[in-house]
Amino acid sequence: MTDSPSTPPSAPAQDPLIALRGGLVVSCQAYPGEAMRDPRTMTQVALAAVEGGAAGIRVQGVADIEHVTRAFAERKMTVPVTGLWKDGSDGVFITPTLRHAVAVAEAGATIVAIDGTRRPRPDRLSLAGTVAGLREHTSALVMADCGSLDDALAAFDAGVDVVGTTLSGYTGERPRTDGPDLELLAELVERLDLPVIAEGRVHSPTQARAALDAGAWAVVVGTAITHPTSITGWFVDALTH
Ligand SMILES: CC(=O)N[C@H](C=O)[C@@H](O)[C@H](O)[C@H](O)COP(=O)(O)O
Repeated sequence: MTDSPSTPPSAPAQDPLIALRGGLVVSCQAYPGEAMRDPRTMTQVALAAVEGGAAGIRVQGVADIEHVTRAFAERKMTVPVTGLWKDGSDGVFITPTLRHAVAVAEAGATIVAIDGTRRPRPDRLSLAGTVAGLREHTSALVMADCGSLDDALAAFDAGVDVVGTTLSGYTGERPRTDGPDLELLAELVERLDLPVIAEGRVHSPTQARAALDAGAWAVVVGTAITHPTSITGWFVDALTH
């Protein structure tokens, strides 16, 4: 979607997307067994990211979503929260079923991020059925985490509100680029009349800028801001190789 930033909001439901436009979304996630895997810790990380200028936060798991959204509400902060629920780590694992998606919305997410690939979902619902089911239960927006152009085209047809390049390099359809998949991003921006969010392997401010210049509606950065174990590893590697 390439229309000018002065385009007025078309409907109240789109307001969170307007708030994110041109901005940075910081993904605050710790993985099972990690030291920082605690809703209070992730909430502190999220608050710190907002202090640094994040326009939005992405957070995983019902407990973390509840904790972060409560902290924002207590502080009267209207920062859109994109929520997801990772169940497993193989195949369709990002908010894989309607049940997961409804739980994420009920936990307080403004935008529910779900697997937006064409792979069969564990509950056998189609993506369109999942989106329709979610809309029956909540007013949350739906983000499709996609791994290819064909995924994103199908997600558009399924009625999602926004697509992300989140799964590029993780589903076998696209190479795992060193840095964001700017080629896919540009293709999605060109082909879809929908906001496209750049997500996945954005590891530097220069790469984030390049994603915005390629037409991204917003840029999500996770690991490079909020995952000290990985960042430490990058430095250690540089010192030992
Ligand atoms: C593929 C997958 O499971 N992606 C997840 C989606 O929520 C997260 O593990 C990523 O950290 C997130 O997408 C942000 O990406 P990066 O951490 O590369 O900035």
